[in-house]
Amino acid sequence: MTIIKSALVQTQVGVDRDANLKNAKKFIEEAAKGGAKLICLPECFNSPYGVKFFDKYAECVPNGPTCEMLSNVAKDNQIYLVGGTIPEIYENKYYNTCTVWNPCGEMIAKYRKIHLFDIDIPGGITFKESDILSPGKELATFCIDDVKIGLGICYDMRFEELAKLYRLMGCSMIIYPGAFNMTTGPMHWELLQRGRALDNQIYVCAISPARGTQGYIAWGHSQFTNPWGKVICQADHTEKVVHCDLDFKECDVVRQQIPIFKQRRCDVYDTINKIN
Ligand SMILES: O=C(O)CCC(=O)C(=O)O
Repeated sequence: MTIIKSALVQTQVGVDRDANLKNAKKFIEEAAKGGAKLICLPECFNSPYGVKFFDKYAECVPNGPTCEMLSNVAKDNQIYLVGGTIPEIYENKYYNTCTVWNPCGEMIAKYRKIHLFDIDIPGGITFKESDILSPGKELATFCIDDVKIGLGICYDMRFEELAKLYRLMGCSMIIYPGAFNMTTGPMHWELLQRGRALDNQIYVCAISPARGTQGYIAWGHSQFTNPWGKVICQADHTEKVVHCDLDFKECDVVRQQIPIFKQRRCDVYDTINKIN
């Protein structure tokens, strides 16, 4: 398969989990009706985003109500579904976790956010996920036919090492459910995705919640970027579905014309990689 009909679902998220799930389901069905075979949801699509909410909304994976909805909707609509992220509880620890479902409703990948969002920009944003969350330790990929796809979550997109590992594992795309904010969103959201795509000659997509008016205000602007580093589709900040047909032949074209992965000087970088 070279073309995957894909859609990003940028939903509004509120405090009522059932309402969030109902709303996400409605938009997934709309995206599937529009022909999408791969549909992706935002970070924390079932709960408000914030350290004070994670324990209250945490669920077991895959045996909680959110995973049940994701599995059913993937099966009923015969789609691959990247289930954004949800707060997960596992052995008394909390994680920010992404699950992926196939058209039979089976969970085919699970990824726990590796790089936790701890930043402090005075007058801008202060956030400390590590106050409550534990970091994941494992990369996760899944395949749609012969296309291999890697997973990251939001702040993870700042770490080029993770993206490079996925490329070296054979990925042609990385999907990042995310929820940038009104300080770093305008500065870095688009730029980081273009950087990861260009460096690794892969598609990158990132899916944000729609911008609300209370609590954590998400930047929105869910985005597809192609392996040339060009933004090929971007939402505004409102609730919507963004469709895009991704042609994976484009990865081969850019890799052949600009063969940086054959030109890497690992003999030189070896030393640099050891500096912490
Ligand atoms: O990196 C940023 O600026 C935002 C990251 C973020 O919001 C997150 O990891 O959830």
